Amino acid sequence: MSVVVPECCDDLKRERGRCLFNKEELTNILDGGPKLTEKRRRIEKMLINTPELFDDVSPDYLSHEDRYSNELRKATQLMTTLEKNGFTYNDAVTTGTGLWLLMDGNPLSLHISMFLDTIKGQSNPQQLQEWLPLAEKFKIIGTYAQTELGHGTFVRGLETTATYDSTTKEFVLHSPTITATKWWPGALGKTSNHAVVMAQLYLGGKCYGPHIFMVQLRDLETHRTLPGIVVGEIGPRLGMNSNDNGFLQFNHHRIPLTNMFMKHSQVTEDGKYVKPLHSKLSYGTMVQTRVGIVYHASRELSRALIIAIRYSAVRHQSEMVPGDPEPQILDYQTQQYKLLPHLASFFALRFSARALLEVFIGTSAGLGSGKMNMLPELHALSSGLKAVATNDAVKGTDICRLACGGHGYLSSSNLPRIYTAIAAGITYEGENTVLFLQVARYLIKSFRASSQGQTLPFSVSYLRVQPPSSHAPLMSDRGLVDALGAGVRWMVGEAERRLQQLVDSGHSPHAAWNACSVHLVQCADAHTRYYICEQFVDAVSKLGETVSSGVHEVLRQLCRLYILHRVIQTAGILLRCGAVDGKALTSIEEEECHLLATLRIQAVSIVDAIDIKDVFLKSTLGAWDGNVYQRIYEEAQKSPLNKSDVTQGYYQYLRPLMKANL
Ligand SMILES: CCCCCCCCCC/C=C\CCCCCCCC(=O)SCCNC(=O)CCNC(=O)[C@H](O)C(C)(C)COP(=O)(O)OP(=O)(O)OC[C@H]1O[C@@H](n2cnc3c(N)ncnc32)[C@H](O)[C@@H]1OP(=O)(O)O
Ligand SMILES: Cc1cc2nc3c(=O)[nH]c(=O)nc-3n(C[C@H](O)[C@H](O)[C@H](O)COP(=O)(O)OP(=O)(O)OC[C@H]3O[C@@H](n4cnc5c(N)ncnc54)[C@H](O)[C@@H]3O)c2cc1C
Repeated sequence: MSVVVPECCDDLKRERGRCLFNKEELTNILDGGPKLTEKRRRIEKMLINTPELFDDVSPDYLSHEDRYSNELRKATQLMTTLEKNGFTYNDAVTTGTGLWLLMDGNPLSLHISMFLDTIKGQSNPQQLQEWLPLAEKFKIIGTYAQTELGHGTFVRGLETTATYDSTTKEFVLHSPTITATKWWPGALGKTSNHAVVMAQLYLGGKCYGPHIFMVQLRDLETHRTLPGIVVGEIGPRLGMNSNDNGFLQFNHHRIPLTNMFMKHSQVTEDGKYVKPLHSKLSYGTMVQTRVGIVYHASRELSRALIIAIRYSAVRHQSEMVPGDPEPQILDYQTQQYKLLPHLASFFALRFSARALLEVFIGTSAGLGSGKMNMLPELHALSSGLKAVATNDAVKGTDICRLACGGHGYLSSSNLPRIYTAIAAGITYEGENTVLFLQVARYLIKSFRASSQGQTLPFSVSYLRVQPPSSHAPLMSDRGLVDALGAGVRWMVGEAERRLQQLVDSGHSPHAAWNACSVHLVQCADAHTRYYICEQFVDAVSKLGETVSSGVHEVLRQLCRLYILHRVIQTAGILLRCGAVDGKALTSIEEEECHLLATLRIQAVSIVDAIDIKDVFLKSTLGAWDGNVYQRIYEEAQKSPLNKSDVTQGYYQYLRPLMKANL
């Protein structure tokens, strides 16, 4: 399939004619540099020239089974195409291209993410040598099986047991109850022949908590389920129905001692336990995936924004001035208010994802040399950013759908599929409220440590009492970010005060925690957003020295919009703690409206610079040429109901009804 860039419609031509910045330069910034843009485009070109990767028929028109088979066909084709052309699966993930082709629930996604990551991050050298080549070459195919019917969040409450039998040097895996059934893992139902399984380790009758085990589920020749294992698919879900999310039960199923992942903790042949350096090291794959999800959420949000902003420039509706031609809906301030703060969020999330990745890489390097001290901060940052990124991507994507009116509800807009795929991100890999409560724990601990004079890690250092010096002017970017920081400090201080008050009045610390948890979640959300603002301001100010003035100006405007919007959202807190007053808020609101109008002028060019091709957008509303109505019409013709003028349903039901004497 070769891509011919079509002439665009007059509206989009005019929009693009107003661009005052170098689009390619902005594209490079978003990709992480010109080399990465070039690499992404090479991958895209290769994929575009592989017609088997594209659907002839929309998955919406396929049966449940055909939908799965079709996605599996494309997933395997994708892997072989990448391999043959010298790219890794990771290349397709990090550029987003692979995801965009397969985001109806790619049945190999768990294999190339959490299964491979667990092998890499949790194996001892022998295990790595044995399993990694097999998994990388798809000789074994696996998933990450942790969640059970009864427990997803509370990992310590999992019921699957792995009991060591020193006489045979084996673990016996067992699901003692219905609620112990593994439930949800992607690709578990029919695709995987292996799984990394989280189970409670029992040695000599004592439970040592959740540990990870490599378990073969199916025969490698026949693909039949092995004895002692029951496995199947869990049925239709809100979205991503081309995946085979599965269930799994063990009936006293035996695996060798060497199948416990032993990088961090070990069991000796005679059944002795060797503790890890940190009790949560076995949760490493989850942390790594949360980092990936921040990128993933920002990418999905960007697809929705490209669709909605291009459509808003093509769609004309109503009269702004009686008798005048119908304006582009993007000219309505309310439409700008719906879309442009989310455009700013996309940039904010992209820069924060990059900062988080650096923390992850630094912490991982530290762990390699036995340094555990950065782990709590990484856990808090990755939890908070995963939660904010997915919450905002879901909200933003739905706003994009709403901003497209009725046509946004069409499957062919692709907005429903983007929405249902990213909506799962709020729940999977740590439900967001639960993750925010983890962040809150870290905030309260840090706040208390600071009160005792201890030095705080970088991401929470602003929680210590701010010296009344070196304040930037309030209305500058820095000044407003400082005000947001003061707001979070006040909120955390208030949470700590309420917790203490409850404990002093006789509540247990746990009861006090629950009684304050709404406020604690708000603290965690506000802290994470403060961190995002900081990263955005830092990134834009660093780029200022290296980029052209046009690009810098656009980034500065987006950053400003993000901060102003955040200040307005937090107005109640900021007023209560005295960080801003009513007068400042009024001028911030006015500035936001002014900025919306400024950014509107180049909005189409900004989303063009995100550089996602039509074949990856898959949207009748968002295509480069803006030929919206023709595309919608042509897509409707593909409905199977349009194959004949009169359907079977007419003869079977409608006609008898019309003929009946009612
Ligand atoms: C080319 C084709 C495309 C391919 C696509 C690939 C895509 C890759 C990119 C990704 C994009 C999208 C697709 C992703 C697909 C993902 C599918 C989803 C998979 C899953 O959902 S897997 C299951 C995930 N499950 C969870 O996340 C469970 C959540 N629960 C927990 O993590 C924990 O139980 C907990 C809630 C954190 C609580 O833990 P626990 O009860 O054990 O601990 P305590 O509360 O008692 O806390 C003790 C102490 O430890 C701290 N702590 C907890 N966790 C960690 C940690 N991970 N690291 C460090 N410290 C931790 C906790 O804070 C406490 O500290 P304190 O005592 O306060 O000091
Ligand atoms: C599409 C999809 C794919 C998935 N893929 C996988 C996979 O590949 N592998 C895998 O192992 N799992 C997978 N999961 C499971 C997922 O990780 C869990 O659903 C998730 O961790 C949430 O757990 P839960 O379902 O038990 O929700 P629950 O914990 O039961 O949450 C229900 C409600 O209770 C609240 N709640 C729970 N605990 C607390 C608390 N301590 N404090 C306050 N509120 C609380 C939550 O906030 C939420 O509102 C997947 C899930 C989905 C939807």
